[in-house]
Amino acid sequence: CYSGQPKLADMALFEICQGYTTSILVVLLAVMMIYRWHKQKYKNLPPGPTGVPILGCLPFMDTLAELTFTKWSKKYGPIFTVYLGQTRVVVLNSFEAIEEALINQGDKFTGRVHNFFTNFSNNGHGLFFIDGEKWTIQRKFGTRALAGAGVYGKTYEQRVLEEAAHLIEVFRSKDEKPFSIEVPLISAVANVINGITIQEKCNEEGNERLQAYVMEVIEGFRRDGILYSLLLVMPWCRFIPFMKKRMKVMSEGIRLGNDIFATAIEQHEKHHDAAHPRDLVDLFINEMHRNRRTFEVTILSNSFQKTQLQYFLKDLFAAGTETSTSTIIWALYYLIRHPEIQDKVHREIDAELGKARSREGKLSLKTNLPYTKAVLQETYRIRTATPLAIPRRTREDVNLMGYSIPKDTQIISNLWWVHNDPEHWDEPDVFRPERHLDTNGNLVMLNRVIPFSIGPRNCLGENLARIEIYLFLVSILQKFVVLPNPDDPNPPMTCNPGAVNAPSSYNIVLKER
Ligand code: HEM
Repeated sequence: CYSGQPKLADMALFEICQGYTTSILVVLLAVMMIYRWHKQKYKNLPPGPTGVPILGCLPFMDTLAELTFTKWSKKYGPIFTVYLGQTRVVVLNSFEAIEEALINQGDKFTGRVHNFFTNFSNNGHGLFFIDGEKWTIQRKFGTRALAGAGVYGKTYEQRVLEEAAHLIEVFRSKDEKPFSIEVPLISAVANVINGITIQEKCNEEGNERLQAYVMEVIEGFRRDGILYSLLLVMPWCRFIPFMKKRMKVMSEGIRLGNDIFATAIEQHEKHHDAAHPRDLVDLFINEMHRNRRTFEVTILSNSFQKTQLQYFLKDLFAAGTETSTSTIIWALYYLIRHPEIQDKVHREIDAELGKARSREGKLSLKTNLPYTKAVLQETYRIRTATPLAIPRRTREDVNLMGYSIPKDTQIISNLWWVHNDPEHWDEPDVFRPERHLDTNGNLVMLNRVIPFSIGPRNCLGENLARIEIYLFLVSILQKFVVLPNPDDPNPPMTCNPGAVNAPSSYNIVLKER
């Protein structure tokens, strides 16, 4: 009578299968739900080119990414999505898109990318790669500290003019022979920023380490600029043997910077006088002490730590040297290529300040040189120092010009195109300072010239950079005519690819006026 009963083994098999079927159904359902959620979430992303697996669109890019982005923008519009490696990036390729994101919805776009590379270079400290509350606190401190740059004994203007006077002597020592301006200029620029942060100069005796660091930062930008960009979107590249080697060199540079700034902080602590801050480090130490006295561990007290200061100094140094130096060199290259423009600048300076040695020291920020300022505005435009700014990250889901961009999307602003879009600039390739002057010859600060980016997370050092670049340039042109190397009469207009648009090396001649 038991012959019709299923066997025990069959029953076990049936139950196992039933169990599996249920699990498979649950997994399938979950996959479908995730797929639908994913599709829903990303369905309204801006359109963009399709790439290949793993590398995304990288194989189709020029070494100057701003050119490729501009090409794609013509097909997909002013906002488009592109996969660089597996990183989803939304590119903003018009002034309107950048303004809408970075100003009108500024707070939502103040995030920075966090990944292996940003940890490797900054370890969650400094200013470049932090965000959220820590960034708000540190940015506020930085703004106050740099605005106070004029109260550390000397005004900022005096500091720059002093450095410029020293630089002029270095240039005179070249005896009107061709030389590369890069090293003396970047040392002077580094001295200005280090003067307000740690009060040290790289050309002082005993400061060879600082001088070596200056060179390492420049070399690093030029040699590894493109590798930094790759690591930012494809962190796994670090496992490729060639990258491993480069990263070893990079980490030695980072260590050198950390050592230099750690020593400077130690020295400051020994001679610290809370009532008389000498520089940014002293102000930071005051904050450290103030917050320690509250005996409460808050985000505020946590934010003012020595390691944070070390990286803050490193970021200010990196941000403020290569960018300003490159801008001055580009201006000189353009003036060599356009002697008629240089002649106009000389005439304007002479009319205001007098020529060469006789009336040295009279230059100040109040000096009225609209044409010279227009030359600088035109340099900022035509040779955008950081063509793609520094990538941002959306801090929440965002609606931007009809598209939905999810939280944590990397955002790149193509500042270079804003400055070179022929719809807004007549013959954008032509160096024409007059664009920035009205009919009476007064300077007009056009809102489409945005080399320092815009919105709440724009360049922290914009004011200082503008002052420094202007005073250095006028100091040079007051004393010298800038001429090409007779053996190679055309300065190159090529640049090193990477985060900063740095001009290729070239020997110039400075002839005393
Ligand atoms: C020609 C000179 C310079 C140019 C063109 C320039 C441009 C920029 C740009 C485009 C950004 C990215 C802003 C963004 O995310 O939208 C930036 C960030 C920054 N710059 Fe500059 N910069 C220059 C000089 C300086 C100088 C002299 C300093 C320091 C005194 C400085 C300090 C910084 C810092 C600290 C940041 C990061 C700000 C943050 O993340 O909150 N920059 N700069």
